[in-house]
Amino acid sequence: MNTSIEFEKELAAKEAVKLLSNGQIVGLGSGSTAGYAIREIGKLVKNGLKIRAIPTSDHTRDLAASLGIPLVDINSVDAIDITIDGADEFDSSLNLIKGGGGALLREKIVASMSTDLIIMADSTKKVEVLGTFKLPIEVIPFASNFVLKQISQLNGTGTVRRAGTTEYVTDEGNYIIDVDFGPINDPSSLAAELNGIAGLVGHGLFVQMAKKVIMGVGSTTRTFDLNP
Ligand SMILES: O=C(CO)[C@H](O)[C@H](O)COP(=O)(O)O
Repeated sequence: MNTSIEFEKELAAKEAVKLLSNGQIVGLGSGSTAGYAIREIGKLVKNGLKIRAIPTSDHTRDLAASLGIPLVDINSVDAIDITIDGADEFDSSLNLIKGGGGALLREKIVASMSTDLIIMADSTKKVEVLGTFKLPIEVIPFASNFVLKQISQLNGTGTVRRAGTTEYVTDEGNYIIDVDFGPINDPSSLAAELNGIAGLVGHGLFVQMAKKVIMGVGSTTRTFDLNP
């Protein structure tokens, strides 16, 4: 574990959690940076913060529950006030690649329901052009070979993610294909192409969804706002 990167994640998480207020419905992201935020929220809840949270993965649900953070069923709410989540890459337009931890489908649903999506990142996540990190794509197992072929027609090279000797399976029972598209110069067009593939249920391109990225850098944080 790189301790300075971990410190940047923790700094970004602590800064993001300052945006929460009483009465909000809060989406809780997944991954190590989100973990720092969830532990911080746990402390605030113990000290009286009144929120209800919607987790984006089983792991996040278990962590939040263990810390006494009140949870609410996503299907019982019409909207989410704020979601705080991590990312694998972000560019200067705040487009993201997410899904390194495999939670991209629920993360995108929660983000889509959120008034504000706040991303927390360490300084390694900022890129000029998305695409060094392979784009995670979630597919129903029945369609995995078909989707691999469709992706190759978009000049992507995909590999089904493994967990030891078998395929990695998401919380929704699907597979992940990690795709190398090279530099993604037009995330919006690629997202539209991917959205049209049958059997592909989600992808990690989050185009113009984040309102803010809070990045830890060294011993401080830097905030990037959408259309500042
Ligand atoms: O999208 C995600 C999980 O699906 C994570 O937010 C992303 O992978 C970043 O993870 P970390 O905070 O551990 O660097």
